[in-house]
Amino acid sequence: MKVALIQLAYGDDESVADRTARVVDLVLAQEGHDLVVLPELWPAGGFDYRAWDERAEPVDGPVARALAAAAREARVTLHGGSIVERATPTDGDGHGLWNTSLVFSPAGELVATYRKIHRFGFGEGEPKLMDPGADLVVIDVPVASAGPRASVAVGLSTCYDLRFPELYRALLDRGAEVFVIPAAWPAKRVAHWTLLGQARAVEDQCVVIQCNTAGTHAGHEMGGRSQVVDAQGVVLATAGHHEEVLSVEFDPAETHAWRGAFPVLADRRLR
Ligand SMILES: O=C(O)CCC(=O)C(=O)O
Repeated sequence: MKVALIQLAYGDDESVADRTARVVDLVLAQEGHDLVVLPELWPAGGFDYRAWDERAEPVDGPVARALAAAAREARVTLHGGSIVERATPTDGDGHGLWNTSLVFSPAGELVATYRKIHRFGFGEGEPKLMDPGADLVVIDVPVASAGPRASVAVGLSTCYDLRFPELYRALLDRGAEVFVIPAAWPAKRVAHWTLLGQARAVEDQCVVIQCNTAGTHAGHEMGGRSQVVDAQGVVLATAGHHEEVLSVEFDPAETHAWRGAFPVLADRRLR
């Protein structure tokens, strides 16, 4: 399976339209990959709380349409990172905004959405402005290099979710072989990002794909250090601190071989 992680850098001075055009060009350049991944909240700004309401859009809004067209043209499954979703009409009695990941098929169809379950901010930011997601999402992503019918089961989560191992056990129990985690994770705690990604890979025997943000926006320096970790905990690739595209290939069959050779998951006693 060939994956590309677009570790996007942005500051405060780029319009959403300009950033979207730049992202589309980056996605188009990844033709030949099975899966392309973007970071969390790149259109609205991961920490740009004050702009979230104005930049919120539905899951078929302008950013989503641009990403759908890019996925179709590049013929890739595109995890478009996340947007600030405004549901129309508002379903629920909260804020009406969610931190929502969007996944598009190589045909450009929206095949999955995932609303971030654990909101980051300790009473500010997400808990103050957004509603929490409630649904676990695992999707089949086609792997062209492994034959026309081959696919892998990919569990979705977002940024701060990484701190909650029970979520990943639940995704594992729904068949996940790979976890994809877009983020806007700050530089000052990037060591946790690296360590927890490796921990999730080892404890759940899954491949972990972590796509972070770079640059500085809204006064927050982002950590970069996107990584892909295999099911044995081996780091297959790591990005640096700046904007970068990480292209990584791994064999999903190795995950199953490892689970068979070291069947620790069969010894679980608390469920
Ligand atoms: O958990 C952390 O340290 C960072 C989380 C975060 O920035 C987020 O979820 O947006």
